[in-house]
Amino acid sequence: MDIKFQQLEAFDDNAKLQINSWVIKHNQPWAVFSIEGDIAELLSELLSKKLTISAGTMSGHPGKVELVSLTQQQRLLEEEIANDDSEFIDRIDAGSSVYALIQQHCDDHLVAEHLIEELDLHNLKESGFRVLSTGETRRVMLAIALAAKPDFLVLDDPFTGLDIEHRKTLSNYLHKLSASLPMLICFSREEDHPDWVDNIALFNKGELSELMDKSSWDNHPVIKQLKAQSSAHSEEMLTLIRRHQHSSHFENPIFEISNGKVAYTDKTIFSDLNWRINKGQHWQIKGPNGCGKSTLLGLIFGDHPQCYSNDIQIFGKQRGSGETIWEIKKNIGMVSSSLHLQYRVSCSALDVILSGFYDSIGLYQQATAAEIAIAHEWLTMLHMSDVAQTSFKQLEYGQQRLLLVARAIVKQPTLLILDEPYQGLDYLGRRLVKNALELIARENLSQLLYVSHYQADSLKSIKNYLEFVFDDQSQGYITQQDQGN
Ligand SMILES: Nc1ncnc2c1ncn2[C@@H]1O[C@H](COP(=O)(O)OP(=O)(O)OP(=O)(O)O)[C@@H](O)[C@H]1O
Repeated sequence: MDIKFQQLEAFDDNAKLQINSWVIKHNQPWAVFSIEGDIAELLSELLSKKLTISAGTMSGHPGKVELVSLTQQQRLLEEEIANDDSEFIDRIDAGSSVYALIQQHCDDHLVAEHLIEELDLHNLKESGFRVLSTGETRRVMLAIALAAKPDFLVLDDPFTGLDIEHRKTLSNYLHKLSASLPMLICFSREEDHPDWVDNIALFNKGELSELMDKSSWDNHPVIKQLKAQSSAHSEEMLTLIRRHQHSSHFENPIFEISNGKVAYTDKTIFSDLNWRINKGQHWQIKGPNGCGKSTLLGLIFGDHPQCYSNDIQIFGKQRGSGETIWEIKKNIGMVSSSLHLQYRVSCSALDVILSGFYDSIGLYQQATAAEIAIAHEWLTMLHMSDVAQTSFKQLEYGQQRLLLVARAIVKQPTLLILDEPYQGLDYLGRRLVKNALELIARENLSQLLYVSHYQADSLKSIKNYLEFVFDDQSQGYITQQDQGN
């Protein structure tokens, strides 16, 4: 049955949605772009009749609506952490197994097996949800949503975090599914938008501004405007960074790992890793989902348990030679999904940025007047001054991520570690951060260690690549290096 919106205005406690006129036909998937603001959750709530309608109408019955989003993913991970049984089982609790989670939503064994095959989860069936990599987690979230046999699917950036191969196979799978399952797919990247979705709805701050087909969208002036707008903002960001620059000096190497290896009881992730980062070098780390990119960054940052069983030198010190974790962390700024997950405190947006000066999760020290002034400048630049005192937990996932990027950059660390930094950012936010990173790298304001699965995210100033490739002999990953400078 078609769903029709006419002159609709709907709201919840935090946001408002306005749709003048829109018809969603049963077998017609839609791509949804939002220039500013998260739209997927709002649309899903509207379709599930959870928003208050203050004007206009919505006709038709979407039935059971399932949403797959980074916010949902964060919620499930938080639930899994809340159920942590480490104290009782005397080992780290990896959380519910992938298979158990899918089964919880599905009484049909065959459907569960089918989803596991289609979403390439076979080798992860028994893995605990909490230890999965980002891309693995995203595929499991989709499997859980489909296991519930929805009548309508809302997907928020379903390809983000997936490697190139998995993006392709997921696109084919969704294409097949779209013949029988109505779906709205929200994108923050034009390059993710597959050819088989020909209908586009463009939103801005919760208001539907235009409906069009793919060819009109490809030449739409909004894309050009956004690019120009974000470049101007990034210049502002760089001026701010330059103004508060300070420098710390280290001899080579900044970081070195010899014969690096990470293994768990059931598998080796990578081995034979010999890698050195010299002063002034920026690196991009590449490889498929689950190859160990975040694990390696965890070894550098010092929060991976196997960082002491590896031969690591960092900032001139041998790891394990009596240095404190704080001595290391004060020279590193980090953005990653695991940090985002750890940031579960309810401090204000302003305090999140300030916490970057103290490397803390939440703020427990009195910040100086100068630090507070810098943090306010960041909020202004991110257009978030009006939420300065809002609790981090109440903000949209994308706004949270922008704050974490600012938190990492604010103290101008020697090493800036960016593990898929754009996840959850809207179009404008992503371009803003990308341009700023490009400028930081070009001017050597920090050394970048950068992970992204998208070719379009490549930074011109990064000339060094560490790539993980699967090795049949060890049944784990080894690395190749391509050094431009
Ligand atoms: N405690 C653990 N026990 C078993 N396997 C684990 C554990 N912790 C992590 N893993 C596995 O280690 C692998 C590497 O994870 P990592 O997050 O480093 O991958 P990644 O390269 O960053 O992937 P992605 O591109 O999806 O972000 C994953 O397959 C993950 O399931």
